[in-house]
Amino acid sequence: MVRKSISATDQTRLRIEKMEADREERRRRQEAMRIERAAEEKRNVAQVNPGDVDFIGLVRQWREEHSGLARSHTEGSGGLSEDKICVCVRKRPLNEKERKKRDHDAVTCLHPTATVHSAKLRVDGISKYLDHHSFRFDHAFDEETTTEEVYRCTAKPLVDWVCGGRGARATVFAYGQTGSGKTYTMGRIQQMVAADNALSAHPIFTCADDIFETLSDNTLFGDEGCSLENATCSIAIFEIYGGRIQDLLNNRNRLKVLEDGKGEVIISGLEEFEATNPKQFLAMIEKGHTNRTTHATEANDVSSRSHAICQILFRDKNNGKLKGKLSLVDLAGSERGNDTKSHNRQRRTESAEINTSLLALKECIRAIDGKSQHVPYRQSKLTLILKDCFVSRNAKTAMIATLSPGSSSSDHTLNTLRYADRIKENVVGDDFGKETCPKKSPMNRGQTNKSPLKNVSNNPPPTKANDRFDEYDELDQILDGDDDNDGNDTDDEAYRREEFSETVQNLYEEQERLLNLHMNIIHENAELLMEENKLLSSVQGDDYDVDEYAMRLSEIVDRKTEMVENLRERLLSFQGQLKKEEELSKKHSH
Ligand SMILES: Nc1ncnc2c1ncn2[C@@H]1O[C@H](COP(=O)(O)OP(=O)(O)OP(=O)(O)O)[C@@H](O)[C@H]1O
Repeated sequence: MVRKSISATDQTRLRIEKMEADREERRRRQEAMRIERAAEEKRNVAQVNPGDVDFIGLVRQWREEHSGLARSHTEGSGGLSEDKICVCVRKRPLNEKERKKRDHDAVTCLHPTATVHSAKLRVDGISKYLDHHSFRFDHAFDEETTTEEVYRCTAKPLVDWVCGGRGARATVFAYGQTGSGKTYTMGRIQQMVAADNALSAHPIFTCADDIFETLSDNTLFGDEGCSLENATCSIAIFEIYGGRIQDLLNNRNRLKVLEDGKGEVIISGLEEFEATNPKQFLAMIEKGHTNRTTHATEANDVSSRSHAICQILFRDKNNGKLKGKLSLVDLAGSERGNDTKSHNRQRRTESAEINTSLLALKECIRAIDGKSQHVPYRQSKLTLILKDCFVSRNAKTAMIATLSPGSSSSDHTLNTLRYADRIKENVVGDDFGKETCPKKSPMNRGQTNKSPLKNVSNNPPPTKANDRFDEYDELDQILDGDDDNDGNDTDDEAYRREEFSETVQNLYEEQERLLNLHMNIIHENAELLMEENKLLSSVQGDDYDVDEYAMRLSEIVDRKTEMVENLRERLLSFQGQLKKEEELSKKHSH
């Protein structure tokens, strides 16, 4: 057979035809992908998750691959019955604001693991991939978990513990970013009353019912335990805000925290109100939450700027001795510690204080294991008030870290997870969480997994680990106010931060002294004014002693001069402190 040779012209023509066919095929594939993407986007919107369709797809694929790892909350549930501390996370659903911003859901809770999926772009600016950061806790509650379930695993064992009497103490903390659901989980009644059906699902409500149910059964804990026959149940609610402690059930009266000679912490002036049934209990809680200091932020219309502490105290009916105490602590938004460079002094100082207290809280909870010689509870008012929760052998603690699911909150969510992770890593005993933290789990504590699940462009997947979170101790920087996140926190900067925090504490103390003095002077002045009035009336009568009048008036004028001088001196000292804070904050921002 004669092979017909193909001419150079034909070869070129064939190559062109092949290229055209390939191009056509590529176009066809791209068009099919575009249509599929649009349809997927439509489906995502229908499922109220309208963010970046590629990232949503990557997250979905990851979930499908890992869904088998989720366990039931009844398996290895926390360990609060035997252990001193239980650390959990709770993710809330995406909300309307996040959907409007086209934020996608970037957090997965597969009990006991919580994972943040950070959306990344390769240097080519087209290829998308995810970094997965996984952490294991005693419980990881997803957005579908009911509040009853959260309550059952966290606060319920503590209610039983304190009702057991013998001076038992327990504390439940809600920690997390503004708008992540702390108050929802811990008891913001003012929001809950608006949604009737939510009332029964709220932990505080469950807690109220539960407490009285528990108390009404006097067979539960024997003679030493609390029952309605031998114990009273009273409530005190206060907040720590801007260096002040304010009684939320008593006209926001200012309170003082003192440590007596025996090391007992006393909140002087705090009113306790007795409740004899759940209704009274709830009415007080509602009042306390209505009085709390809040303001609107982008993430939350009613963001809490304070740490709110609700104490439920069980006292012996005969002698008033404390049989048990449960503290429910709704902490201020953790990211608020980032505002130390704000132009607004109030924001700045508020931020420095939140910072100091959250760092102190972390250190104190880490010291709960009892092996630590030093519990730094004096570092902040919050930790001083909660001293017995850290130092008492008879105390248990639950921490619920709340998570916003939106991808735009990923950095804050990671900080929250790292904070919670740090708390647990030190305090668990050898046996703790054996069930919940299997050693061979494919997702180990705090693990970062950078493998791309799907490369949505056709570029090769990234191979180089570039996750800056692994490279430095981000948490402390964020909490300490290093909001540029560059990871280069120098000793100098740490020193400056400490200096700023100290200045703010001094400012608050100076302010406290000035306000106290001012208040005392107003009271004394009012009394002197009444006396002057009487003196003047008597000197205008028929029978008067001018010498006595002049002598007393001279004493009054001297006293008033002394008071004004004292006040001026205090005021100057306070103004000096204000100046110092201002100068320091300017130095920091340069
Ligand atoms: N698990 C949840 N399920 C449904 N909605 C939730 C959940 N958690 C929080 N939310 C809603 O999210 C919003 C913010 O919650 P919340 O006020 O509790 O946040 P927060 O963390 O206390 O914020 P802040 O620190 O600013 O006070 C509220 O509207 C709340 O109802």
